[in-house]
Amino acid sequence: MLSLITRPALSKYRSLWRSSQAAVRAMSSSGGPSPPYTTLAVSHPAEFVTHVEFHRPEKRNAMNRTFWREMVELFNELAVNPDCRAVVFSGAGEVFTAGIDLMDMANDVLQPGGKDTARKCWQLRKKIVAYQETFSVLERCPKPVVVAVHGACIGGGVDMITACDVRLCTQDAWFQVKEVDIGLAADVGTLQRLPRVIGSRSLVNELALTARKMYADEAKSSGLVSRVFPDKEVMMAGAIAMAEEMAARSPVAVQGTKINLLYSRDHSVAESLDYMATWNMSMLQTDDLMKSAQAAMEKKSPKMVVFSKL
Ligand SMILES: CC/C=C\C=C\CC(=O)SCCNC(=O)CCNC(=O)[C@H](O)C(C)(C)COP(=O)(O)OP(=O)(O)OC[C@H]1O[C@@H](n2cnc3c(N)ncnc32)[C@H](O)[C@@H]1OP(=O)(O)O
Repeated sequence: MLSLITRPALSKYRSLWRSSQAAVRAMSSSGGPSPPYTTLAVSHPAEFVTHVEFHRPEKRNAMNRTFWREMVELFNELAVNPDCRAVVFSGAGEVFTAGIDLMDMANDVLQPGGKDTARKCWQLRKKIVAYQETFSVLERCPKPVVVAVHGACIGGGVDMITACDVRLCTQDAWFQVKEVDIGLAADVGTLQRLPRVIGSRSLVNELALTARKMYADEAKSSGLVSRVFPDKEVMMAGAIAMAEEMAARSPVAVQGTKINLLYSRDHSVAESLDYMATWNMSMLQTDDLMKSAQAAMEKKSPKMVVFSKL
């Protein structure tokens, strides 16, 4: 798969990763989760880029209750933080994620409180909606989220990555819609978002109904990921470089693009054009437009333009 990126690009990615790793280390004293979070390490490898690392490597990044809660807290903050213009999400350790924490799940989802069936159902519904929110915040965050997957991405991991804007993976990555294997229909996003990510409905049905593993090459050819990297080091450098490209452009333009792409996914072309016209009747009045256009006329990179915080 080395053929996917050229050798000069490979060495550029490697050196980028080394310098960004130094930045990550400098910002994160423990190398582990960043207080107040206990499952997430947050760092700033480049200007306006936030790196969020799922950090429970000893449990293969299994999604425990703390993770489900902390994701909502963090991404609601990043959504309004003007110093964040793009996010990279990855997993620490051997694999991206082992999906839901099966030990925690037993305590939480399998024993709903409530005196009778109606009350138990009501409690359980509230919990499922709260679990869904953990990944919906990624989609609703106006800043683009680039997710970088290595090794296993199981169950809740697939729910999660389908809510991200760009999916990258390593050659050793594999993806599994595992839920039917543990006796449930996936309920936090895969069944709703995966058919909108992968063109083939037949492939989605096959993956979700059989829980078979899908490896990197098929993930690429089916459109689940847009790039495959030879290893995690190179992937992280590529992910951060991509996020830097996004973060260097007008935040009005980039965030407006994400919001309108999402809108058009769920609406007709006519509705989406109408929404777009209403959106841009205000956003075209930004200073960023003139600054960017002038830079283009002068054959300068948008990276040379300073945009006000949004
Ligand atoms: C409302 C519902 C919302 C969401 C629902 C989502 C559904 C799902 O996510 S279904 C998917 C459930 N996950 C699994 O079935 C995966 C189980 N794990 C594995 O298959 C493997 O651990 C592995 C990810 C392939 C990694 O294998 P390996 O590298 O050999 O590590 P292990 O020795 O197996 O595990 C190390 C350590 O991690 C613990 N662990 C791993 N996965 C989970 C998990 N899903 N939940 C809880 N804990 C997990 C494992 O027990 C080990 O812990 P020790 O304390 O060291 O024993």
